[in-house]
Amino acid sequence: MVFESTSEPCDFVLFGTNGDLARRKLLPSLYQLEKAELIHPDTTIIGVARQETSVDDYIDSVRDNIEKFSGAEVCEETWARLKARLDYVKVDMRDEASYSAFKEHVNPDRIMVCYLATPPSIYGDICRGLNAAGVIDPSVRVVLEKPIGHDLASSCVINEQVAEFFDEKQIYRIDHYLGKETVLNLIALRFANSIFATNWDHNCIDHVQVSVAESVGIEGRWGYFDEAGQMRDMVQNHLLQVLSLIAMEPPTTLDADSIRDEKLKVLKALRPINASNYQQSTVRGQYINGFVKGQEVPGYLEEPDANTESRTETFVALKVEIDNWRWAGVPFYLRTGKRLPTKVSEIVIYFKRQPHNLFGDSFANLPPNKLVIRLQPDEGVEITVMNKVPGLQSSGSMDLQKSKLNLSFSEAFSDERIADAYEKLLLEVMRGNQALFVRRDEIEQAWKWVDSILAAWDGSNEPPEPYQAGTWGPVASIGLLAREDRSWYESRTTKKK
Ligand SMILES: NC(=O)C1=CN([C@@H]2O[C@H](COP(=O)(O)OP(=O)(O)OC[C@H]3O[C@@H](n4cnc5c(N)ncnc54)[C@H](OP(=O)(O)O)[C@@H]3O)[C@@H](O)[C@H]2O)C=CC1
Ligand SMILES: O=C1O[C@H](COP(=O)(O)O)[C@@H](O)[C@H](O)[C@H]1O
Repeated sequence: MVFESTSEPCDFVLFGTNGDLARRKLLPSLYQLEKAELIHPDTTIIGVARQETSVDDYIDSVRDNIEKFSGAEVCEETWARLKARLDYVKVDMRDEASYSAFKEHVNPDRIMVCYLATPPSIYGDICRGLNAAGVIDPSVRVVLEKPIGHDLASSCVINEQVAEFFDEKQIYRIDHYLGKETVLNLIALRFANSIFATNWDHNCIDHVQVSVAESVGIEGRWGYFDEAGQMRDMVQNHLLQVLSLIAMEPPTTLDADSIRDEKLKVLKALRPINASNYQQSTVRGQYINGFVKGQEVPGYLEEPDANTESRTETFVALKVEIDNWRWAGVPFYLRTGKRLPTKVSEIVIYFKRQPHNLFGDSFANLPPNKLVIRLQPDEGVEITVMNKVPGLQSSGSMDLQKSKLNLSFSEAFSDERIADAYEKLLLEVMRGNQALFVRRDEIEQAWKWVDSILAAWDGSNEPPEPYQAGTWGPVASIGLLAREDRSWYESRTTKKK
């Protein structure tokens, strides 16, 4: 991957620096950017939290986190450079008065990037605190973590609180899927290759599948997850962003608003799912105990801190239709869940069958071509094609075989390390490029569509369907496709060798 270093120095302020996200993802990503010499030499990194800690103790804790979460031995040269940038300031983020100390740590002549790795419920407090300290000007950038709200109404409230102090051009809403190499590659694949660009519509495509499977459960996050559920945690953001990139019209340029305008049009064209049609178009499940990769795991209602009455969904499958010219009659099937057999995210584009069969009875049902885009793991792109088996068959006939054209990123780009999504996104914020961040109208449109499904589910009073941990979700998820004579793609990561 080719990265340019940031051209201007900044004060990078990490609110919530002792939290899970900061420790597991953000600090290790800053370390990787440092290692790659991509951070401007004069940039400072300021951790903000409410603990009384000396800068030296903070620095030690950052090193511990990097050692624990970056998966390799710390390079001392890199660490020495990163360490020299680090600073810490104690702020009670709900208390405006405590921001006066903060002001002393930032340089008014530099761009300030404020990364809010805190609960969204305090985004408004942080903005007010920064304002009270007099540090907001048009050069300040603010990075917001997901989920922005719980529904459309609460999302609008949070967006308004931030908009009181920051223009949309200053706001970077994270959806970490947009920083994944393979998600970014969707734009290249679609618009740099005429073979796909010209075959990407209802004339050529039968249907599309997007699967984002996780083998983990809720990882001790019951409090957060039970309020959210898989629909709010994964579909409202990551899956709808991926869907928008697959379905959007070509943007005029690669600039932020060209891409975001096109994604928004897709979100606006999603056919509503509501009380009248949710039974045909949605499946929701909740895992019960089972085995994942041979390990016995508890059911969702047996997780630590569980409310045993919870009806929160841990699995969602949807049939989504896009009401526009390009996609008329092409269903997009989405599924995502916790405690599935393996961690794998894939997009599968099923092309239409050939209109006429030249190959006789033994190939009466010529299989359609498939384009499989492996988002993670084993990142790559694969196309299945029919091929002649070499040989001297009798004249007038041909033996065919399904074969694969496979591009594996780890083989094709063996010299390149695939960066974590957060590395890319942190760098883009420092560069001031909003293209990989979600605009307010996209978030709100996505909530509008999702709210309607959630309301239909709530109104039905039906519980989610149980599925055994370690399986691909409730049987009804198979039925969602089977009734249209289709089936879910069986990922090669789970196929028996
Ligand atoms: N963790 C993850 O994998 C992901 C997280 N996110 C999002 O990132 C954000 C942070 O999540 P996560 O790190 O898990 O949450 P945590 O609860 O682990 O961290 C939040 C941090 O904010 C601090 N904080 C909260 N209130 C205050 C306050 N009044 N004053 C000062 N500090 C305060 C907490 O401080 P203290 O330690 O003192 O309580 C804590 O360090 C959330 O919006 C979450 O939804 C998004 C995707 C994935
Ligand atoms: O945002 C979230 O994403 C993770 C899955 O991310 P991935 O990069 O590992 O695919 C999910 O586990 C978590 O619940 C959700 O909040």
